[in-house]
Amino acid sequence: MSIETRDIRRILRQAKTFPPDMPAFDADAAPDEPLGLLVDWLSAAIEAGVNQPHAMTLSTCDSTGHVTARTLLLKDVDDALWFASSDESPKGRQMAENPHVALTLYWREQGRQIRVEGQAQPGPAEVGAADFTARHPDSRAVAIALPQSSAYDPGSQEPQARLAAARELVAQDDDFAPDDWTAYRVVPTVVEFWQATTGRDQVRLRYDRVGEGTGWTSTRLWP
Ligand SMILES: Cc1cc2nc3c(=O)[nH]c(=O)nc-3n(C[C@H](O)[C@H](O)[C@H](O)COP(=O)(O)O)c2cc1C
Repeated sequence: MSIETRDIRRILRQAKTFPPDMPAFDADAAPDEPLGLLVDWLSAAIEAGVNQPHAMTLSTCDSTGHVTARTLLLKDVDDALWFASSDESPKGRQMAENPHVALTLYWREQGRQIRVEGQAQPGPAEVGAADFTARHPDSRAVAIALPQSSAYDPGSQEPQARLAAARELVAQDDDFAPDDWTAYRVVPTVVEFWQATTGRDQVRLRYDRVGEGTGWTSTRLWP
């Protein structure tokens, strides 16, 4: 190990922090609704050449209160944030039990975070199928053959046989999509923007949806 355990606390305190050239965020000039601003920040991260700018953390909670989080790719933004996964995966089962989720986008290069809360709902089957068939053939074969997050025995021949059959299926039918692959949409009820500054304070702006409608209120928060 390159770091002695006793040194970790000291080394973490000295770890490199945000760069000096972060974008400014004028919360007083922010728009009335958050999704346009979210797309602006996403676009800025893409234009700045951030790696995996569309990676986000999905946090889920099952009916017993057990919370898990993992990274996913943001696939689209309209009135909702979209991502895709298997509805038979642990996260898929958790969202079936409890659709309340949180999404977190973080661009360290720009000192920016966006937090989203809402309910995840399966989108139309054709959107899930289109997402699936746009994936690399090898990724498709793996998703067809091997149940996401299930344990595997490296000595077993069976997964290899299933994988070979799935590769054959994908090669023969470019439009094939398994029923479990699902495009989920999260219509936000809360969206919070967080911008670091060189002055070590942070600008925070939280939007809350008004009732079931399309209106929003916004609130500045202390760092
Ligand atoms: C950068 C990155 C992007 C990922 N994108 C996805 C994705 O779009 N869909 C997906 O199902 N898993 C994706 N994963 C894998 C998930 O993080 C996770 O390991 C997998 O979905 C199983 O999660 P679960 O066991 O909680 O269901 C990604 C992982 C990383 C690190």
